[in-house]
Amino acid sequence: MELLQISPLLTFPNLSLSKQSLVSPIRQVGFYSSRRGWCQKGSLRLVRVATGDSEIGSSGSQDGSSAVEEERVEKKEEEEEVENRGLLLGTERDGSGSIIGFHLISQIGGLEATRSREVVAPDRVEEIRDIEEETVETRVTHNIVFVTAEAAPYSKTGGLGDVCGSLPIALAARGHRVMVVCPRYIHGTAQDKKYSAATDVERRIKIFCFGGVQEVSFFHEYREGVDWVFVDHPSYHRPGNPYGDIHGAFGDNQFRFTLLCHAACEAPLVLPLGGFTYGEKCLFLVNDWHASLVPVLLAAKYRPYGVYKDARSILAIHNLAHQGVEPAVSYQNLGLPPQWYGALEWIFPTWARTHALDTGEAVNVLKGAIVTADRIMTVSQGYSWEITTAEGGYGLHELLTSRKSVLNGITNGIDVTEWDPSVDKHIPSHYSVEDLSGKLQCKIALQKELGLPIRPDCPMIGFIGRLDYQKGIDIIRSAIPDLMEDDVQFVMLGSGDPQYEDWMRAAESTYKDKFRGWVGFNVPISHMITAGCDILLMPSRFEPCGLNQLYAMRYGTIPVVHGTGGLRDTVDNFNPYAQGGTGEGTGWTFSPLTKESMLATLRVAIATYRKHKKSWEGLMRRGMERDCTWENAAVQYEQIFEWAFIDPPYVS
Ligand SMILES: Nc1ncnc2c1ncn2[C@@H]1O[C@H](COP(=O)(O)OP(=O)(O)O[C@H]2O[C@H](CO)[C@@H](O)[C@H](O)[C@H]2O)[C@@H](O)[C@H]1O
Repeated sequence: MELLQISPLLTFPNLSLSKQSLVSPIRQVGFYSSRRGWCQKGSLRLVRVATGDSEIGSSGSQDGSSAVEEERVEKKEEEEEVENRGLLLGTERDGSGSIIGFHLISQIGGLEATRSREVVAPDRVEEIRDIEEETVETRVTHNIVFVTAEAAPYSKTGGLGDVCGSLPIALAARGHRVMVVCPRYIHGTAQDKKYSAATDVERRIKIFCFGGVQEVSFFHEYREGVDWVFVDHPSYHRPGNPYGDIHGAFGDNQFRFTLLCHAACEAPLVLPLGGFTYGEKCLFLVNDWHASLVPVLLAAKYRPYGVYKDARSILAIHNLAHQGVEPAVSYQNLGLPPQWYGALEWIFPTWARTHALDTGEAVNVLKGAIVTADRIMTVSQGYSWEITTAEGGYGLHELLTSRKSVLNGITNGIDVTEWDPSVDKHIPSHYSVEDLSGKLQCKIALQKELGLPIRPDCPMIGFIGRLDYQKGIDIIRSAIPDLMEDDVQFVMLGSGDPQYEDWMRAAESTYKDKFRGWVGFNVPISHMITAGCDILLMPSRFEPCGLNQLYAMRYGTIPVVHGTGGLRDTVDNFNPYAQGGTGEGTGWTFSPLTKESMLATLRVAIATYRKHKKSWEGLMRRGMERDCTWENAAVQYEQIFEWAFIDPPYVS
C-alpha cells in the first residue's frame, strides 16, 4: 500500500528505504531572479513512500507534522543558497562587461548537503540520497541531443570526432540522458564493423527536401551510458570518408547533412530508446555547419506548430572556416519555409565574387545557426574571442559580436583512457610520470618502424594533423631545408591537400636519414608518434582548441605551438627561472607565425633538450600532470546548459 504526501523533501533516518522507494518530485514552482537565474520560491513535492508492509501515514514526517506542507523560502535565503552552490562564481568578463568565460566550483564536489536542496529543473531533477548519512543532493539533468557529422570511434577525420565521441559519455556519467545523432557511414571497408552493435530501431521517417521525399531509418546502440543513434540513408553509403574521397569533397554534402538535421529533429520525438522517447524538452547541442540547420528548423518548422517550445539549442563551433556555403538557389531544397530565407542569406563581398555577373548571393548554413541558436560556444576561450575579430571571424565576426552575451568558450578535454601512456595498446613500451623510462623505448621503436637511424639522443620532432592551410603546413615546408641542416629527425603524419602529400613524399627522399612523411590517416601511428617524439610542432594559423598538443603533454612530449586560440590557452610558455629556478611551463608558444620565429623557438627547444636535461624532465612532468579530463569540461558545459534554460528561446 502506498500513501501520497505533499511535503518538502524529508529524510527518514530510522528507516532503511531503498532509493527506488522515494519518488522524485512531480511539480515545482520557481521564480526568475534576473541577477541569479532560476531560484526556487516554493515547492510542492509529491513523495510516495512504500516500505513493504509498513506504511508511513499522512503524518509520516519526522516530527509528525501535517502531511501537506508548503515550504516558503525567502528570496534572500534562496539567493544566498545559489551563491553557496557556487553556480555563477568566478565569471570572467571582457571590457564591455560581457561574460566570456568562468571558473566554476563543481556543484557536486563542492556541496556538503546537510539538508534537502532543491533546484528548479528545466526538465528533470535527479536526486541522490544517502539515507545513512541523512544527506540529500539534487542536481539538474537534461535530455541532451548531440548532432554531429562524426563521432569516434564510429567515424573520425579529426578533432570533431574525438569531442563528440567523448563529451557525451562524460555528460552521461554526470546523470544526463544523452543521445548522439550522426550518419551511419558505410564505406565498404573493415571500418564498417564499428556499427555492428547498432540495431535497426525500425522507425522510418519521411523527410521533405530537395524537391522530393527521402526516407531515413535509425540504428541505435546504447554504450557507456549514451544512446548512439545512426541515421541511415543510401547517400551515407559510399567509399571515402564522411566528407569526400580521393576526388575531393562530395558534391551532395548539403543534401547529406540536411537529411541529418531533419532526422535529428525527429529523433527525440519518434525514437523510443530504452522504452521512452526523449521528448520535446531537450537540449540540442549542434556541432559545426553540418548540424547547423537544427536551430533553424526548430524555429521555422517546429515552433510555429507548438512543438519544441521548451527545447533549447546550443551551437558549438569547432572550426569557423567551414560554414556550409552553397548557391542561394539551393535554399529551396532545405525544407524550410520561404520566409526564413533571411536567416541563411549570405552575400559575398565584391572581391570574393568569381565574375562580373556574380551577385555574391549564397546561403550560409552556419550563419543560420548563429542567428537562431540560443547560445553559441567554441572549444576554447581564446578562440571565442578570436571569432569576434575581423581576422578570425571569417566574415561572421560582426554577427558573432552581436551575440557576444551568449558566446562562451570551454577548452576541450581529452579521452584519458584512450590517451594514457601507462596502458596505451598502440605503443610498444608503457611509462608514466613516476617512471619515464619507457618513453625512450617508444622513441627507439618509432625510429625502427620508420626506418630512421636509431639514435636515442637525437631530438625527434613530430607533426600530426590534416594537411591543410589551417595547420600551417606551408610554414613547415618552407622551414624544412633550414631545419634539416641541424642534427634532428622529423616525422609527419597527415593527409589532405595533395600538394602537401606530394611534398612530404619528396622531402622523404631528399632527407633520407632525417625526415619521414606518413601520408594517410592512421590512429595507431599517431599514438606511436605522440609517445616516441620529444617535440610536437603545431604551427597552426588558427586553432579553435587543438587536441594533439593535449595528447602530447600527456605523453611527456613537449609542444612547440603558434600562440593562437586554444594552443595559447593550453600551452604554458617555459620559464626556467620561475619557482626559484625549478622552472614553470609545459612547452613553447611562438608568434608571429613566420618561418623565422618558428625556427628560432624550435632551436631554443632543441637546445634545452640537449643541454638542460633536468629542465626538460620538468617540462615533461608538468605536462603529464595537467588536468585535461572531460569531467572538468563537462562541469562547465552544465553551466552553459543552465544559462540556456534561464532565457526563453532566442527565436520563439
Ligand atoms: N593523419 C592522421 N592520422 C591519425 N590521426 C589523425 C590524423 N590527422 C589528425 N588526426 C587526429 O585527429 C584529431 C585532430 O584534432 P585537432 O583538434 O588537432 O584538429 P581538427 O582541426 O581536426 O579539429 C577541429 O575541432 C577540434 C575539436 O573541437 C579542435 O580541437 C580543433 O582546434 C579544430 O580545428 C586528433 O585526434 C589527431 O590525432
